[in-house]
Amino acid sequence: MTKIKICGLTNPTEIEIINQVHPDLAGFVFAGGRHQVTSKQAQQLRIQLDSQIKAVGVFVDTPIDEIIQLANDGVIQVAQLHGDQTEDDVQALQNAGIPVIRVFKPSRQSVTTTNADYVMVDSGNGSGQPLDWQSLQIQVKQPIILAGGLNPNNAQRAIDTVAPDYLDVSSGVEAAGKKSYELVNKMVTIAHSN
Ligand SMILES: O=C(O)c1ccccc1NCC(=O)[C@H](O)[C@H](O)COP(=O)(O)O
Repeated sequence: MTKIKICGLTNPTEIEIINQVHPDLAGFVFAGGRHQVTSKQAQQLRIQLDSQIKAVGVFVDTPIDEIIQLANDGVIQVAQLHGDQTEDDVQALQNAGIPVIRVFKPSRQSVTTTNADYVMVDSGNGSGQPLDWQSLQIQVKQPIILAGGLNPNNAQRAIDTVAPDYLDVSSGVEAAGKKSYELVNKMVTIAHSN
């Protein structure tokens, strides 16, 4: 089974969709942009989110102490480092008991050795643009998360081409800028049937 993370959740209606469809991970974006949530908003959404679904905090160069605080407060269970954080940052989070997703953007950087718990390849920061899946060369020991421009129309091809452990999707399951039950359900069904 391919697991799946639905990212960029911003409101209670979207959490209700997640609780019904049950992806493996749910993402709250703390970085700037249209998906950004405050710590307080994320705390409320985490309370509403099914306790079996881990919440991933998405960060771009956020101070490590702030990430640890969010984990200690139970707002997030996993940290996704989408900026220029270092392996020292990865280690500091792991020392605090927080699993880490380290993000690489293969169009502008190579996937280097990391001690993170997961390796994500993405085209940008919620860009909605797919990577060139055919040219991806990822040889890592960690589970691989494929992100960038995925949607129900291309998910099967992405799985067949890259064989990732997880898909990560945000804008591709939205209609008019909000998560759509129909699209989230289609996406999770495709992932979980592979
Ligand atoms: O989604 C954002 O607004 C965002 C902002 C800053 C850093 C990362 C961000 N998103 C990261 C994600 O995990 C997205 O799910 C991932 O990039 C895929 O997005 P999409 O291409 O829209 O499916």
